Amino acid sequence: MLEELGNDFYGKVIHDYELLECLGEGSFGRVWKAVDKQTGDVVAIKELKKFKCCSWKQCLILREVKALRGLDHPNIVKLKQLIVENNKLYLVMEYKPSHAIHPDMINNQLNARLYIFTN
Ligand SMILES: Nc1ncnc2c1ncn2[C@@H]1O[C@H](COP(=O)(O)OP(=O)(O)OP(=O)(O)O)[C@@H](O)[C@H]1O
Repeated sequence: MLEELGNDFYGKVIHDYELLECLGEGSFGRVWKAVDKQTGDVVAIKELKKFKCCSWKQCLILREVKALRGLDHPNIVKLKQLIVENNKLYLVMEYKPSHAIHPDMINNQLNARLYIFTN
């Protein structure tokens, strides 16, 4: 659904979340800043592209999803909710503004990832 929206996503609602802005795009799909209309909480929602060979059941066991679901650490964004809507999978995550990200993560992503997983 969102793929077709281009910049025309303002005010669109996924489940109970209203989209505010597009934060970026990674290998798995776009990430949106959104607000929970019930609580006012700001979140980041990642819309996962559907892989041709992959059902949503298979997506739920993707390494990223499995890892995030099991993690509870102050330095790692929390996965708050999984939503399947309009035949798409959305990961609702804690929103972390870019200024909250350590500069090493921007300058050297590989080292940052190693740092997270070794400390
Ligand atoms: N929880 C979040 N809070 C705030 N911004 C986020 C959050 N998650 C992702 N973003 C933003 O969305 C962009 C895309 O994130 P995403 O996780 O999809 O890809 P990536 O990690 O940058 O790249 P890749 O998936 O290729 O490794 C990030 O660069 C970041 O700017």
